[in-house]
Amino acid sequence: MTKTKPYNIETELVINKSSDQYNASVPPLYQLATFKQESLSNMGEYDYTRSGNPTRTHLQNHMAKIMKAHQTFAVTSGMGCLDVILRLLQPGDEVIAGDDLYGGTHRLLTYLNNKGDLKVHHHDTTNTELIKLKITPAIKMIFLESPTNPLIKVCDVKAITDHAHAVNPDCIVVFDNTMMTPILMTPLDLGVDIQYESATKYLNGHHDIMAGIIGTRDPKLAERVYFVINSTGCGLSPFDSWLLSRGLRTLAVRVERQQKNCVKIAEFLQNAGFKVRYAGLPSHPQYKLHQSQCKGAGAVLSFETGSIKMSEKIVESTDIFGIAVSFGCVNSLISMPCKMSHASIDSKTREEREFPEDLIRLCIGIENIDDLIYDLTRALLKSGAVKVNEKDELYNAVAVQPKL
Ligand SMILES: Cc1ncc(COP(=O)(O)O)c(C=O)c1O
Ligand SMILES: N[C@@H](CCSC[C@H](N)C(=O)O)C(=O)O
Repeated sequence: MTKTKPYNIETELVINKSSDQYNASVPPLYQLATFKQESLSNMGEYDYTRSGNPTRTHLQNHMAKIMKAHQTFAVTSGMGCLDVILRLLQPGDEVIAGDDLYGGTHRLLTYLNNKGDLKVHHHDTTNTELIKLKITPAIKMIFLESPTNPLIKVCDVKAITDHAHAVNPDCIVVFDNTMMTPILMTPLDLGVDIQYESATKYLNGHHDIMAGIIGTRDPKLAERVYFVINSTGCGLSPFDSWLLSRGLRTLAVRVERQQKNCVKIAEFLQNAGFKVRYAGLPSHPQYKLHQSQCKGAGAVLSFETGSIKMSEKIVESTDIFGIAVSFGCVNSLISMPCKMSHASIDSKTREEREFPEDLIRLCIGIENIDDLIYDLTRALLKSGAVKVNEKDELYNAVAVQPKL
């Protein structure tokens, strides 16, 4: 065979080629701050870890392949990515943001809006026609998430991005791909200018580091992003870059297994009579749209019980599911977004955005599916949220609350 073909992402994740002088089989860890130079007239590729470090470069080059980006940058957290991106704007610039973005994203945008640094317009990004109407030449940046965390709202990424660029070719469309990862979605292929992800979640997959990755197709934009990272000093440390490189190699198998488990749990909860938000269920209002732009629905779902007290009891009754914020790790988690990950959105705003206070979010891990369903069943029974159907104890429980 003479013709070469590009490898698929599952292979690229594992190959992780290193240009190390000793042919190290995994990327070497350059745990250092400064680099000696040959002479004043012959400076090397690296001078100082804030500006660049071989372990971080290795990770960034690997991520560029995975994200299909011209260049990627590794920084200290997902919020760090957003901070870098926001520094590309001018004082007073107008931006559009979804009305169901992650709580921390909402907090930073609101802070800058209230200080008068930016003018932030929040809109329902599931309504493509509304968003199109709101995009004017004054809009300099658009922030999208799909599916959103935790209401699992889906937006038409390509339609919004194409329209934004038609109205203003300089408008930067920013997409937070934390929920899908490049395994399930490649937003740069859909035309967005910047994709970022909290690598604290799936990319690393083990909840032992905080990290963020920013990717762009445009070399000029990449230069501007690098300038901010070097100037502010938020580049990812060598050790965390090394850990992230390690975690990344198993991304495909982790996501595949987590998603498989999640589909079963979504069906289980829906059959039990709960209102389940998961883009992998045909009952999801944007099921077809989601399928058209993603390869799967991921491993985060949320559901309502109809009662805050009952939701609290369920969350506190599980054994395998740990009560914790974050997601994307190999173990399963349970939380109430209004009290935890999204508590930074004030209750009035949550109410305006129809954010249910009783919402429970499940982040599914790689455990045995029967054990997960058993654990949930036990918690639902203990809290009184379901009754057991005698014919099939484990799966056909009947919701006590009226169907929502
Ligand atoms: C969708 C999404 N984006 C960004 C972030 C921020 O990432 P980090 O916690 O790594 O700062 C989070 C969670 O924290 C998130 O859920
Ligand atoms: N106390 C934290 C909450 C982090 S939420 C983490 C994650 N994105 C999630 O959705 O669970 C904060 O104030 O940011």
